[in-house]
Amino acid sequence: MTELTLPAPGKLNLFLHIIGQRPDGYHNLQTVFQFIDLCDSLTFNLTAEDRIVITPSMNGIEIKDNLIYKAAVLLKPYRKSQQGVSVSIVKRLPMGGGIGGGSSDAATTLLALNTLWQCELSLDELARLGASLGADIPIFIFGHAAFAEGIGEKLTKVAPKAPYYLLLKPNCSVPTVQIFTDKHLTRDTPAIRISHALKLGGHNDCLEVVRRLYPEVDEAFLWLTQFGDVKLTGTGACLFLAFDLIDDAERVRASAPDNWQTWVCRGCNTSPTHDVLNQWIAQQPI
Ligand SMILES: C[C@@](CO)(OP(=O)(O)O)[C@H](O)COP(=O)(O)OP(=O)(O)OC[C@H]1O[C@@H](n2ccc(N)nc2=O)[C@H](O)[C@@H]1O
Ligand SMILES: Nc1ncnc2c1ncn2[C@@H]1O[C@H](COP(=O)(O)OP(=O)(O)O)[C@@H](O)[C@H]1O
Repeated sequence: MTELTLPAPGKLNLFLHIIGQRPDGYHNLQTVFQFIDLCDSLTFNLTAEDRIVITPSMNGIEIKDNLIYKAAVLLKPYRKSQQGVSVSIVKRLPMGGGIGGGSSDAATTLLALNTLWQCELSLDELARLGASLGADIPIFIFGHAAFAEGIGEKLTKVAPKAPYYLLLKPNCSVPTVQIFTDKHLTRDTPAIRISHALKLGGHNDCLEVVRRLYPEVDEAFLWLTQFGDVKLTGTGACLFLAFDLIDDAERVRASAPDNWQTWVCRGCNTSPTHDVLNQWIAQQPI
């Protein structure tokens, strides 16, 4: 039986500028995406029966709402056979954290099934399919750290410094839509050039709104500020802080109050999904 296990990494928005709003309500962004080596793990097994099965079930998510299921359904018309798939998942990425776990699971599913079902779609075609499920999916299909524009689909490769990060999730989840519909959100940050972004970075326009709506984020932000330049990823709730040395990151982590989930991870400019998939493809008999 054909089995493929792939990681689905989280992402950080090193900064996130909102430069306008489209007539359909979506916001035009400028952001730099970088992956982290904190990953979900997805194992795919093809099945004779034409069904999509996901185990274990995820807290509060019906199978038809699971982005893994939705991604598999999107690819079905391109299959070369009528085989189904069984997906087992080890979930490590917190939900509603702004690190894109659901989007990454969906992108990993598209990449895995494109290979296992021999759909032969290009990365651009997969990214377009993925974008119909979520604005964050194309970056995980692209597979390289990127300066992103539009709603996150216009991607230009970049290679920012890849430090260690202390990642902290306050005791709350932030729905993306709540932040994007807040009337206090700054939506008119002037557009910058990529060279400016790489040299000077930027800020996150969602930070002030998220701190005001979620006192848990505000409290964690103020605590972390004593150790450096704290950033919010996406629309939150996760905060992160960069360190050159892993020991320094671990020291701050060890002093964090127990009610916050914390991780020390490393920034990656290439996606671990693509690294592992390419190795797997290279090992298959011709
Ligand atoms: C803000 C970002 C930055 O990376 O990340 P997260 O904090 O969600 O991880 C993303 O653009 C989020 O992408 P994603 O989480 O896939 O969002 P989607 O499901 O496409 O959209 C959820 C809702 O957010 C709003 N939305 C999303 C993206 C965008 N550029 N403008 C928007 O206004 C829309 O109201 C949409 O209905
Ligand atoms: N496989 C999945 N993993 C995580 N979340 C999922 C998944 N499928 C659907 N979802 C839904 O997507 C929402 C956003 O998830 P996620 O991408 O992890 O957060 P964020 O967009 O804040 O980074 C979750 O709250 C959940 O309801």
